[in-house]
Amino acid sequence: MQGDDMTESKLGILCDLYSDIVPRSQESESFYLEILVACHGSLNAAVEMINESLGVCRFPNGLQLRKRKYDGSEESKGVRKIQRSLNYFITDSNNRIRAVSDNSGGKISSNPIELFTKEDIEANVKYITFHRNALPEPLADSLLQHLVQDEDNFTPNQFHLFGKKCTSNHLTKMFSSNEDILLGRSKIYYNSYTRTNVAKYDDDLKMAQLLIEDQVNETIAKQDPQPFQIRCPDWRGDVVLVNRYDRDSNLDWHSDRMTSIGPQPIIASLSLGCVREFRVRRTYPANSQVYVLRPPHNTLMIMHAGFQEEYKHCVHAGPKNATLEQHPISKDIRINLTYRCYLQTYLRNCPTCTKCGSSMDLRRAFKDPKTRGQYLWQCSRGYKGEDCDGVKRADFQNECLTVRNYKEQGSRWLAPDDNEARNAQKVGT
Ligand SMILES: O=C(O)CCC(=O)C(=O)O
Ligand SMILES: [Fe+2]
Repeated sequence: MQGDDMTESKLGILCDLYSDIVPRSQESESFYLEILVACHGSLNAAVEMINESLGVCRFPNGLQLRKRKYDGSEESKGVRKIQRSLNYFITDSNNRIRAVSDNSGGKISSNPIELFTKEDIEANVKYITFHRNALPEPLADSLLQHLVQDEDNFTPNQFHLFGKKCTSNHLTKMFSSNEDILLGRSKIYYNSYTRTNVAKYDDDLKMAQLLIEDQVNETIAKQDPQPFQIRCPDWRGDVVLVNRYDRDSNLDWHSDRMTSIGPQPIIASLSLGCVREFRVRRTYPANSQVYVLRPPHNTLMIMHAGFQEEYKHCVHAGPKNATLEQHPISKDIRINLTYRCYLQTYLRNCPTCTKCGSSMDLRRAFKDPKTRGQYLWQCSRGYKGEDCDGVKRADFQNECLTVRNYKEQGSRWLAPDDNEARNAQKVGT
């Protein structure tokens, strides 16, 4: 084959390989050409770069790829540059999901916007960082294998919706390496229920804990801390809730409860196996933009301080009978490990309701801009649909975690970009 023909055929291969994500056009072809030139004509290297950028693992027939990792090298900087440029070509042919590059002027679109790259995710969703290839590959694969095979004590979650008791359609199991929790000396309180049956970390989980703790602590050390968050190096991953989804299961919109993990919690979420849509949106206004993320196998998403206060998230229920891209180890099963750092102050000093003696849940007011930002303890019976409206203002500087008298000012936090609440409350920026 002549040089030009060879380039043409490589271009054709690239166009075909990604045609469902990047629609074929003159522009996308010339962009692939740029990538090929940057890779000195190597189809193998071009495919690796594009795979990395799009978070997919595809290869043309007969081509073997090795796994790459961002490592700060020139080559890996190239991937970042390509990520930025690729976004301009990505649209969804059914217009169901739009690429962020289509979202001119930052207006709210009624269609969810898909975010493909680390750069786009971190630029559009505040308080999230996205880390591909979080664990060494053999460890991620082994964790997935074990958790898919583990049949013991994976149970549906119980929760309440509009006062009605509901059961999740996905399964969960809690693990810990903390002796107090394993022996029941510290109670884990999750979704207003005490979580018994906490299993002990095996060697893989223990290794993952250490690596994820390092990753989270290193990441938070580089950021300006929020007022109530845990600081580096104190974030711990000694408790994990494992979520298991099959093709028919999902998780509805929610923010994680702060009751035992405190305000502005940092939650690390590791995705393994089959890729599912993880959706996020601001808690307010009601029509806030929905973004779609698709964390591939072995991706760590760190939900930083402020995320639970300002955003909701869900694992989207795809259309019935939709075909999911099968993962080589887990087929259509997705495993998610959600690490929450439980805090002794909150485990021990959680207030009880003065009206009925029940436990209380920590919440942050957000609906009314006049009171948005105030942290409150609310009677958990209310959440369960029972009749108690007990409420206390939270004060995190105080041993009891509450103000002495409801009229006193308690702890509060407004997001730096929340001008609506600042105006309503006439507070400075
Ligand atoms: O599976 C996921 O990615 C999310 C899990 C989650 O949101 C939770 O456990 O609270
Ligand atoms: Fe969650």
